[in-house]
Amino acid sequence: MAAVNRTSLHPYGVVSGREHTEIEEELHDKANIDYDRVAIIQHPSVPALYEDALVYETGSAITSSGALTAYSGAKTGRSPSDKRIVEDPESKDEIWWGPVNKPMSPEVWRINRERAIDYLNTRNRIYVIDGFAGWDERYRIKVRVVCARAYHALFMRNMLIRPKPEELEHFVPDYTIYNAGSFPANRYTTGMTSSTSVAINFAEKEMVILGTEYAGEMKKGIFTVLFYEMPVKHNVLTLHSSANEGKNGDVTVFFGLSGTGKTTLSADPNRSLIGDDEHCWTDTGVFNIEGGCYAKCVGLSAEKEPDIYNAIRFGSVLENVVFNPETREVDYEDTTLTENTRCAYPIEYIPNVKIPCMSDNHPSNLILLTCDASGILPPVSKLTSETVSYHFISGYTSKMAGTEQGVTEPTATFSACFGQPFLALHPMRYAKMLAEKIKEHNANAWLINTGWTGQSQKSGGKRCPLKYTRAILDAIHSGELANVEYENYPIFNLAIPKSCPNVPEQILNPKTAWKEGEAAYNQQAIALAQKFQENFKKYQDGVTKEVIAAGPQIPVSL
Ligand SMILES: Nc1ncnc2c1ncn2[C@@H]1O[C@H](COP(=O)(O)OP(=O)(O)O)[C@@H](O)[C@H]1O
Ligand SMILES: C=C(OP(=O)(O)O)C(=O)O
Repeated sequence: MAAVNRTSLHPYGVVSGREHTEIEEELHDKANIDYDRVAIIQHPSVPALYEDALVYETGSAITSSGALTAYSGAKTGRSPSDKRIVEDPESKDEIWWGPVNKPMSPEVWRINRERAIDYLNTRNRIYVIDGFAGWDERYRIKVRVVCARAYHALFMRNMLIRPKPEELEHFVPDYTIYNAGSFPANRYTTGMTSSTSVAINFAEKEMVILGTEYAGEMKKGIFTVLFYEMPVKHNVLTLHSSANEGKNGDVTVFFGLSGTGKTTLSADPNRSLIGDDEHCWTDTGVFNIEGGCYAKCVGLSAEKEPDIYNAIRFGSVLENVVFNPETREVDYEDTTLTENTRCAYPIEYIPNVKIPCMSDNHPSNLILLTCDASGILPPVSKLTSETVSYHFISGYTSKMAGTEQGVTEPTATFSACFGQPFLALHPMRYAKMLAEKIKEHNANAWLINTGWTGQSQKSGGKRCPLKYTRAILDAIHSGELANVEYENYPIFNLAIPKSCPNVPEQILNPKTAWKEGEAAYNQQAIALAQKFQENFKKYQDGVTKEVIAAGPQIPVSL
């Protein structure tokens, strides 16, 4: 069909009634996308996405290391209070309804979805990225992202597993994300408490984003889908964890809420990276869900974290960082736009990555990463099968500044399974599966405090130096730490090592390292123990008395 009305501004003119691609047909049929007016850019290359971001998106630039940097606008962290799950008869009785998963009616879903599509139809160009979630072909889901911003397209191109060219032909998605984040939700629609809406529909297998351009919503949305689909449909356990593998094939998984060190600690020159954030534990081993990493960049340096620093190059997407206007060098100390500065890069940008990102071995070490702002928890403790259940269910840690909207300083929280914002089912469902797997595969478990220790954050303490946390991990992996002498850490019922290679002995026990004297220590330790006990009340009916007894106990003498 010949084009008409060609001008120098619109050299391709108007082509009416042309044939459409499979993707165009699908978007037109399923979502009413106006395929004759909107240019649907399918599977764009990295340079093409750079060009579009630079031309059309204010705040974009190429940094001196070659990364694309983008600005996400007012929202620079997740918006948990605006997350909704659409009620449907099949998933209704499975979902853990409450503060994390708030219901949205199918009617409101349709209104929001229509609003997102109407917005996408006003654009001159929209992007389609197809990719897989899950490296294990038995369980992977096919994801399509339809979005208005080139930066979002490049982000998901990095974060999903990139299909081979032949796999992109006739790609029929299982789940589709419509990201219209530059356009607000209507605040007067029933159930909307702000102009942001992040909604997942398990029945329709779709996700709709309005009113937030923070790219992390997309990857964490798919994560919630897997927190639902994997246990419910396949009896596979979904984990908010990173994972790596030693030279002998031994696997370590690191659980932890955002900012606790999953990405940093799993990038280890002596071990191959399996993934930095989202995994599943199957009957044969573990697999990564993603094709990329999403690292926190605040304070990043080539000396402390060379692998991550060097991964920030052509093809990577930096988010909300500040750069020098002349040199385009990024200042990773600058938190003017947010504390939650980020970079998303394809996983193969980390030198010693394991491709495919999965292992046929079951984890031999489970690390529960907590970032304790109170300074009470020891840098490392060895857990029994009961203490690991207790701490996994409790999920005591801090929310780090910036990751969620409104959190401006480390804030103590109990985040069940160290990933409460992403859980679809009740935490006990995951906890039971984990306990069974630990028992079956005899995994060792450790609690590592990457946060403050020996003094609280509020009273001016410091986070445990990264080099010591790395030394602790080295000693776990070499087997040395399992063989040293242990002592009981009072109140908390934890076994702490008396020594650890390359770590000063005095920091291993926060009680003896405490800077403000024993009375102050006791007061704060008791306060924290009480918080644990209070939080655990809601889970105690679902666990054995041994698990309850594994938690903090306050001696009557105190
Ligand atoms: N002892 C420590 N262990 C791990 N990370 C630390 C430590 N001290 C400070 N950090 C910093 O904390 C942040 C951890 O972020 P990241 O690894 O991206 O967390 P996650 O992947 O769990 O969201 C990084 O900025 C890292 O430099
Ligand atoms: C991206 C997030 O976390 P993480 O650092 O665990 O990837 C998040 O919590 O939004």
